[in-house]
Amino acid sequence: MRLGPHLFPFALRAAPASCRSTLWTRCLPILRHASTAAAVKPKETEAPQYPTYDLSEKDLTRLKFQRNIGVSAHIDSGKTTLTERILYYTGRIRDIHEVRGRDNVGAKMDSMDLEREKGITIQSAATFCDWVATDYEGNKEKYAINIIDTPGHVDFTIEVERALRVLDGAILVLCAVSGVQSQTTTVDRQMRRYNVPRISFINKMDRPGANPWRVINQIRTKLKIPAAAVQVPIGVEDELKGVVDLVRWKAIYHEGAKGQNIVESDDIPAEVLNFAKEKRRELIEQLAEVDDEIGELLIMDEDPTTSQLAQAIRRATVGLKFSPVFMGSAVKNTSVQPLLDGVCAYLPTPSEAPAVAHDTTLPTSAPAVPLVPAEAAPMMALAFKLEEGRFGQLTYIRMYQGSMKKGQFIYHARTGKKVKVPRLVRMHSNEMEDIEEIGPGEICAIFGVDCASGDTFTDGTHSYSMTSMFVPDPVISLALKPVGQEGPNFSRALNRFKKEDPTFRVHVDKESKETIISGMGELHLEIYVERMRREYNVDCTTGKPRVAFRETITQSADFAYTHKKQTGGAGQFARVVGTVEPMEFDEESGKDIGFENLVMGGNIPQNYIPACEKGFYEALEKGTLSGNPVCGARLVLRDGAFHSVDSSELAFRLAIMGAFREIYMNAKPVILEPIMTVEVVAPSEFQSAVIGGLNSRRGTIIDSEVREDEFTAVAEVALNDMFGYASFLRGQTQGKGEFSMEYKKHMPVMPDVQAELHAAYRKTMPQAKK
Ligand SMILES: Nc1nc2c(ncn2[C@@H]2O[C@H](COP(=O)(O)OP(=O)(O)OP(=O)(O)O)[C@@H](O)[C@H]2O)c(=O)[nH]1
Repeated sequence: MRLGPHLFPFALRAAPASCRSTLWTRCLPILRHASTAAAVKPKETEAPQYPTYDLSEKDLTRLKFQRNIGVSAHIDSGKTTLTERILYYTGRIRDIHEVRGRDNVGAKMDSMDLEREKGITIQSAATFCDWVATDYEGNKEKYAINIIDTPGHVDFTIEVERALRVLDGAILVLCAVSGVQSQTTTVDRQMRRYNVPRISFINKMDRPGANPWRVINQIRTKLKIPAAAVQVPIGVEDELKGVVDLVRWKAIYHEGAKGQNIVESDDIPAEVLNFAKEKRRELIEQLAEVDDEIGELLIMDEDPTTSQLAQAIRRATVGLKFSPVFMGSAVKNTSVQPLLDGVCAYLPTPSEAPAVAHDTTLPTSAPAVPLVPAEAAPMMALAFKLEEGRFGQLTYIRMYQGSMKKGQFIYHARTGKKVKVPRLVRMHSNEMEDIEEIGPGEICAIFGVDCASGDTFTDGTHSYSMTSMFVPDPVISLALKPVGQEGPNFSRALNRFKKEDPTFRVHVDKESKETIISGMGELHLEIYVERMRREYNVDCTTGKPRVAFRETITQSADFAYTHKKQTGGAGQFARVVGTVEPMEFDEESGKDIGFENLVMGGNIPQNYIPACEKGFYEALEKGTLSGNPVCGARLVLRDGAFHSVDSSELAFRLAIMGAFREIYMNAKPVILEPIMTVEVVAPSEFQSAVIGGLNSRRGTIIDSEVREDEFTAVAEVALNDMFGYASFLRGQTQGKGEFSMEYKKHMPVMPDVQAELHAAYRKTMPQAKK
């Protein structure tokens, strides 16, 4: 029996008939991977038969009306404002409060004081609500929706990463004026990484210059996903009254002080009638590109029925082939309810978003185990977010299979520890609601269970584990020192932040003995320093921010190195022979460093090989050119020698480290620096000043767009040249310009900068190689 394919029929069998083809599409890459692994390694074809679980009638009914969604977008697109409306219309909150509103209450999902003061989202917040959705036939059904509102600033990108890891669908919010912006592209990439289908919402349709059609074009060309409007606006800018639903062919208006009353009409206003017909045609044509049924109807010149159209939109969206586009204005309370109907109509149920686990008793090349959100299946849950609270650690989890009860014992897949679930809650931003039990496909939180972000919990009956989320490397660091004596709160705070946020790193520099914190940007680190002051009463002074330089090698270098210490006491002997060579980033493993053992005939006994590998990774921690970590390198160990008495793991580890240091300069190392994509939006009159400012920072302009009265410039600039840019831009544009930046890649620094960094490192490290 072949490896991969035999595992999938039961997942397909378990799924409702309507989503089998989608499941198949989404499982295909896993299947392909599995069958390749099987083809390459014929010996491993005897994979165990995993028990199969069918979805019961009860499961199917519950899952049909369940949605787990995220709200993600570029900074300030209106995610929190939109979520506030969603919570209001679903009856979750009694009133609407604005982000930075005059009532000083702030939006529900921005519960941290710092978020309310700065008017930005820093942490993702989870909530849930019920929505009675109207379907394409006008029927009403109640849906349970779990929502995670995520930050837009790239400094807090891990929050988006962890949310998208566990969500089944998302609303991608775009600004009707600015369109696809730099972080829209980042969020798009993150959605693709976790195969998250999305519907798009073009917000801020009330703004002067709003142009949804330009934005849709950008979704198609810049994000490269077929998209079409499922609505057209009635009225423009501050005259926006409602939308025409192109699927149900109804005009939808909002009445009441907060747009809470929906009024539907079959009369499409004359001023938009022809335009709406044209856009409905465009929707059908776009769908025909990705859906066979609509494609065939188009060829036969037949108009799809409402039901055919709605089902095709759902199929294509869930199948990650299409994004239906909604539009409205969150702040003006226009067209949020139809978007909620769209969430229920077009985003997947938990059973349509297949998840997989790996059997930890099998090699990593073994096929993945598909998970089925059946209550009868053994429990599997993923911890995706941690928070230290008044009652101990609060762990947000996504249930993938089975159910969990308060008081139940669960197993930590990584450590094998058995723990009791003392308290089970559903989160509503910073408030919580105690519950007794939670079923598959749900999101909840547990108290008092120690674990890390990305850990798996099981019921102990199997050894499956799920993959964690992608964690980007930090790009910036600074030295941190408490004012006065260092008390226990200093390390307590740092330990907590480090545990909660995998992109926040802390280490003590071996030479300077300074505490160094690293993260995703200046704002990221600034927020933690401020939180130390507010939450832990620890005032800190910080050093100048430094970018996270790296080193890499540009050519291969051979080594033949003997580590020998035979003076007094136990001796040490190890000889290693091999090559260090440049390595490209491997998309599949997510790594750009590697170790390969080609030693034959036991010249180095097998039990010393892991020590060699460890020695190599240790040597990579600090390159001798500038003291920064080395990336993009592989060590191939070809030969060596050992001594029956004096050889040890330590001797081989030191031998590899010595060998690496000895030949490092022969591999022609270079220093790399982070290059950022910088996007500036400012009124048109400042265009030349802004471009000049970016050029003076050695930036390369890669895109620019001029709209009615504002422009966007996108440039690639070294992070090292971006310090102080925020106040520089404020000065250049009378405070009217805004910018965002995100990490793009590491590139070699200019030779003079390399020489400078090398000289500075040699001064601090007299033993550094010249
Ligand atoms: N004109 C207009 N302004 C809006 C609309 N929606 C939100 N805003 C404003 O845009 C600003 C940003 O809104 P937020 O809801 O904080 O945006 P966000 O995307 O959650 O922000 P971050 O999470 O910090 O990236 C606020 O000043 C809102 O009042 C809208 O529909 N029209």
